[in-house]
Amino acid sequence: MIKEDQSYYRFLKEDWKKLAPEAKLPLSDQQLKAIKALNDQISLQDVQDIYVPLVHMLIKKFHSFQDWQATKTDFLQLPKKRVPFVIGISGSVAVGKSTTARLLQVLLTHFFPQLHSQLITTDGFLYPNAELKRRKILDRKGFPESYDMGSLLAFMRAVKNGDPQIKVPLYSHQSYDIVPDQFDIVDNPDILIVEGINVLQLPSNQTIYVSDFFDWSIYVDADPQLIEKWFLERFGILLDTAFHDPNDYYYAYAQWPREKAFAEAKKIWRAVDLPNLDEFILPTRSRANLVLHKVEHHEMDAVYLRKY
Ligand SMILES: Nc1ncnc2c1ncn2[C@@H]1O[C@H](COP(=O)(O)OP(=O)(O)O)[C@@H](O)[C@H]1O
Ligand SMILES: CC(C)(COP(=O)(O)O)[C@@H](O)C(=O)NCCC(=O)O
Repeated sequence: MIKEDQSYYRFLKEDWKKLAPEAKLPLSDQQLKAIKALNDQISLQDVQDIYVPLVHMLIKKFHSFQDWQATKTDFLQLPKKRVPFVIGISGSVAVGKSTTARLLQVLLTHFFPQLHSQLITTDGFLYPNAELKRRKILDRKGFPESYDMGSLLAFMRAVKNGDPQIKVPLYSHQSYDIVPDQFDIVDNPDILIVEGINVLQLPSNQTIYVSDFFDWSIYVDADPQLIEKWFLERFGILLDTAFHDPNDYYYAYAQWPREKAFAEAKKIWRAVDLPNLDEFILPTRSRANLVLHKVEHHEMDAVYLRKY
């Protein structure tokens, strides 16, 4: 049953999955393969029950955005210009933002192949480690002051100005740093997904929110104890990947006894990422248009739609 309070409609999975009857057709083998290639742990039942209706709702919002763009340029006699529809995705470190973002992009491409969508993560706007060290905030990576928010806002402005070929710096979890001289290029797509822990925050020394540029926003939510478990699972994957590569940041940890490495990761979660969640990320949840709530094994149990 759909429940509501002053601020939200709550859809349990059985309510949400009944939406978008036009999306009832099962996903094709090719679509399933693309999703499994993304992450073979993703629940395909959730893809069908949660993400497929979500993508169809987002496309309705996209069409109303396009209608408004056309009405606006017509009424104001402005030159016609394509401007991307921007979706922001926020939530804790390791809650599954980038997996959700990539899944949405795969589904958007499959259901609406004529639309060009792109995806960026705000990790690229972290200061490089050398700069974090210079500012004596290397242990504050992920906190508001560790991002070059001026550059992120300049990027968002360029996106909404319809600029072509905008450069986005890249961050690598493997090197634990910004990748020097490498960029993604955002080229005025129909839809841009912007994913990051900070996308609903008010930058400390700026007057606008990154989310002022969003046409829709999503917060991925879960119990912090579960997120800690997912953080440690991802740490395990990073260790396995690093094992044979001395250039990998996690190589040193990979040489340690497994238990010691995991104890260290737990310390990092408790000293850095959990306080960041409590102090700076969770308080932004109420700013999202939609909250996806996850339980064990990343399964979704409820979707909250904000009323305003
Ligand atoms: N829907 C999902 N099903 C299974 N595993 C997932 C899902 N979403 C995320 N994960 C796993 O959880 C960990 C964190 O996910 P990730 O997308 O990297 O999070 P974030 O971008 O929020 O830091 C990764 O190991 C990822 O593979
Ligand atoms: C780069 C990040 C701030 C962003 O995390 P993401 O949302 O990409 O998981 C985070 O992964 C991070 O490095 N935090 C600092 C402490 C740590 O090593 O986890």
